[in-house]
Amino acid sequence: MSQAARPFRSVLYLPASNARALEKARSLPTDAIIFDLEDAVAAEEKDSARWLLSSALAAGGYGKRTLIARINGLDTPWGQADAEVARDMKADAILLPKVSSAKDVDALAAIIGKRPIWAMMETPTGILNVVEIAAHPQIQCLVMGTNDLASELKSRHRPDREPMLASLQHCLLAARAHGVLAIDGVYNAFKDEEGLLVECKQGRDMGFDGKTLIHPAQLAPANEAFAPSEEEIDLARRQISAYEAAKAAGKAVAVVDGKIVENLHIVTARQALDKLDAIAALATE
Ligand SMILES: CC(C)(COP(=O)(O)OP(=O)(O)OC[C@H]1O[C@@H](n2cnc3c(N)ncnc32)[C@H](O)[C@@H]1OP(=O)(O)O)[C@@H](O)C(=O)NCCC(=O)NCCSC(=O)C[C@H](O)C(=O)O
Ligand SMILES: [Mg+2]
Repeated sequence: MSQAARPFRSVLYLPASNARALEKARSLPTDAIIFDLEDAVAAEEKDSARWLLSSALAAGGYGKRTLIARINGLDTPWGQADAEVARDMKADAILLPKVSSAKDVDALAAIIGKRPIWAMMETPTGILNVVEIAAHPQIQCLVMGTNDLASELKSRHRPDREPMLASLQHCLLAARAHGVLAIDGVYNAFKDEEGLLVECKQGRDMGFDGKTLIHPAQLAPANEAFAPSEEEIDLARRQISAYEAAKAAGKAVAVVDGKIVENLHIVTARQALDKLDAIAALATE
């Protein structure tokens, strides 16, 4: 499946040191998996986690889910070895944490060659430089690291995420300007389904493609929030059919439910139907 045809509603982190989680993820309804070698893995397990992950990916069994390996930063004791091993892993992309500038992406590319790169946006410098980062030819996706960012900004976690909004929107602008994916940050209270759903809907309404998650219990709310709803699909089909009828009658616009429908609305309507197809395709092995 091409990246354009893939859904990214749910992007689940799992510690690459956790053999049980590596196995469990093969059957979880997640659109993508980030296998973490960075913050979720203790220093004494960094080397073994790298090899555990390589073996799990070589063994396969993750279906059509998009698979991403998050390495340690190249300025850490583990980053270089992670990158060298990740270069040969059966992953779709390599995720670099705490990216500050396009030069950081170049440094990783010098080790891994032309492989796709995802970038964590989680430092003030990175957020300020996000335009050049998103423009890098190997960048496929920006992932918001809202925990690290809140810590560096000295801001508080609030249900409305007001302290985070400027950074989220700035990264989203850069992602859309350069045609790359944008995935929202994690919701730490993994037993609070209601709070997660509210935050998923906020991220969806802003324009994010999906949400990063930390626990299997978070998959259903994210999959629901970031999928087109039945009402959206019904409206999309009616808009397309009304617009085609209008065009056949020599008109440039149609009216559906008392609202004008122009070509740009048809683009959005087709995107909703394409997303539905991509979700259905993921479920078929
Ligand atoms: C948060 C957890 C430590 C909780 O783990 P645990 O206590 O084991 O939870 P449960 O007992 O409820 O687990 C039930 C079963 O589900 C499996 N499980 C749990 N989490 C995962 C997972 N992430 N992926 C796959 N499978 C998972 C358990 O093995 C149990 O299975 P079973 O035995 O069959 O019942 C844990 O959820 C966890 O470690 N989560 C991931 C944490 C992580 O990766 N953190 C780093 C990324 S967050 C971040 O850094 C973002 C960014 O950088 C930023 O700055 O914001
Ligand atoms: Mg982080």
